[in-house]
Amino acid sequence: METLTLTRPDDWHLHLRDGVVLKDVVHWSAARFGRAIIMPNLVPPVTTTEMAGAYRERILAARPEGSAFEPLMTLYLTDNTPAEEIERAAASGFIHAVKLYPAGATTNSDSGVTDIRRCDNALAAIAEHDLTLCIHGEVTRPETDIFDREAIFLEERLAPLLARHTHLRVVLEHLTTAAAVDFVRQGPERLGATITPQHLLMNRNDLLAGGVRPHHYCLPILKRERDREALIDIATSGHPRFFLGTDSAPHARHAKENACGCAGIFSAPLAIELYAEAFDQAGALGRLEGFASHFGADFYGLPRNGDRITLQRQPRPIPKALPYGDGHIVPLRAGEEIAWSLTDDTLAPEAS
Ligand SMILES: NC(=O)N[C@@H](CC(=O)O)C(=O)O
Ligand SMILES: [Zn+2]
Ligand SMILES: [Zn+2]
Repeated sequence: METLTLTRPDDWHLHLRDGVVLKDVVHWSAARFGRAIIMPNLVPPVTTTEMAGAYRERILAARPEGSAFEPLMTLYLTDNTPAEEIERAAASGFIHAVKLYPAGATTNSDSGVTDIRRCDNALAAIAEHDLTLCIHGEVTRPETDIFDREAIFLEERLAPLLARHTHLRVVLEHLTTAAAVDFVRQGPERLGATITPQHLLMNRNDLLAGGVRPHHYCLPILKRERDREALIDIATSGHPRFFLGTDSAPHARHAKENACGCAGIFSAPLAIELYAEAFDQAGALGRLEGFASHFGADFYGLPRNGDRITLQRQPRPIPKALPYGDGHIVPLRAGEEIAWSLTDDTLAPEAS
């Protein structure tokens, strides 16, 4: 049977949530990844170093026994984040990035930034203390077509931001368009980007063809096939500023299968396997290790992981639902198959 051994990968964009569901979510990522950048869009948002430290302790406590999975914490940027808070974050040693959500752009972004120029002091401190600014890159005007929000953000917001802060290290999160690929490729060395498995494997037909598919709904929304192709091309090209970030974003089944369903795709139970499938389809399995295990660590200035994981080309069924607190969650590919498996992976029993 064909196997593929990689330096253990890291996930540079992950939502773990909090409270009773933490232990149902963390173990999936801990089985695959060495570290993950943990998103701060909790309720209330993680706006201080103290809150991030307490959240980190809860994540560490929710790991499976013996796990060395390391949560790399982030701060949630608001209009009012003081430069001193950025200094505290940098001094903590456990906060690696600050997250910019334009207010209203996505799940739990109500406390996000209303105008990036209000954050210039905090942004200067982020650059000075060598943290990374992670960005959800979409404009939020309700009249703007949802399929255009990312591309408009690049010219209208991101280009001026990079010009104003010439030493700021930025990760444009979850790229979805050919325009974003071009923008990052042509951008400075201090600009990196993450790509999710759903945007490598699906296009906007997967949202609507044959019926509305709430479990394929995330933000930024899936785009056209030509955008997906541009993402595959860059991810498999070996370009060191494009790397893995799943954006696995758990929401309970009832919150997704709803007249107003939440945005977010839960991919953690098969995350690295999905990327292996995408790279395999492109005939580029040999490029997976750089994208998944090297480039993100290099960009963040962290050492690469010292251990390895092994995948095998062995189709595995994905359960229709998994336990999530006192309810259930529907993972990506639920009730279908994934072409690759982790050799030492054991799936939790099917919930229903
Ligand atoms: N991607 C999503 O659709 N949802 C994320 C938020 C985000 O990353 O934008 C979530 O927290 O649910
Ligand atoms: Zn986002
Ligand atoms: Zn996210």
